[in-house]
Amino acid sequence: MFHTMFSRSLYQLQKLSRRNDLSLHNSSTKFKHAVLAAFQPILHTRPYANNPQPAASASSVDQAELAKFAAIAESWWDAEGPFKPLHVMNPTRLTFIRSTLCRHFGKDPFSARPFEGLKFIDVGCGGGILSEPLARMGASVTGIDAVEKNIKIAQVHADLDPVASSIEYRCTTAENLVEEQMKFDAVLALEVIEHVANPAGFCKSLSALTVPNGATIVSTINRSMRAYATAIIAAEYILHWLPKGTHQWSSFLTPEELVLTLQRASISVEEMAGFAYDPLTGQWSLTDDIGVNFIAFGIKKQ
Ligand SMILES: C[S@@+](CC[C@H](N)C(=O)[O-])C[C@H]1O[C@@H](n2cnc3c(N)ncnc32)[C@H](O)[C@@H]1O
Ligand SMILES: [Mg+2]
Repeated sequence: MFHTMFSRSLYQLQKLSRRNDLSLHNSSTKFKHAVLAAFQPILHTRPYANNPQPAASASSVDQAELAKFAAIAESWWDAEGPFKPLHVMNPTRLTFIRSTLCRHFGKDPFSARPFEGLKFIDVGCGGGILSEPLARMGASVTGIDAVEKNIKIAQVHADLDPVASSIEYRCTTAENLVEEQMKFDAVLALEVIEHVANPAGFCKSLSALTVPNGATIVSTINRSMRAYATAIIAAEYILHWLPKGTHQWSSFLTPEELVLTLQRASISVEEMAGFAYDPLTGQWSLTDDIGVNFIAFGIKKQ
């Protein structure tokens, strides 16, 4: 299923790169750029394409972004609170993670603890919504976050469960662990890259933390018009799923940008999937539509 999904996603990616955000050659793109230029003051635009390429060692920390998470840190485990979308999405993203990582590491996806013997790091782990199920699936998990409050909450929650209490939580950044020369079989950064100061340097740090032939998984939101309408206008201003101002459209990366940025960091993206929300069931599912929320699995080059 994923092979089909991936080839379809790749096809979609090729189509996108022919006609979409990175191309400046067609009139619809010119129109889109003109509209975006008009929205710049509203969107607090931080044009990705014009950003310089910082070194891996440059800080990934954006204090204003961290302040947003510190302000709502108490609600990490409130399944009806501002992190509800992450809680509801969790089984779907874990399906992708289980499937891609089991295939890559030759593990049985039907076993209860398929990640036994593997070292994972969850970068930007927040309250540990992802770290905990990864530990229950047998991985030896390190969870890091730049917000101290998040780490304290993650630790208190993990201590309620003997398996999750094995997670090593630290308040630090990916680049600091690179300095410590730490290495992991799989490096995961879900819904973090759109909140960091320098996505390219951040990807280099993720890569440096991954062992050769190890895996890197990144999820984020596409810088598409549909994402502006759904992930910002609908989620923040109409449905109030997230506090207003949680996301800045200009900080989103298109799938092409993420693939290229990871490629430059020696990670070859092998598989992508989108997440689709069904308003009737309130559930998310994997889809080959990477137009809004999407996830990428890559392999660190030898
Ligand atoms: C949207 S939350 C995602 C949490 C978690 N990855 C998940 O998907 O359940 C983003 C998290 O990234 C953290 N963060 C933001 N910038 C960071 C950085 N430069 N280094 C480490 N963590 C960061 C925030 O504090 C926040 O907890
Ligand atoms: Mg986000």
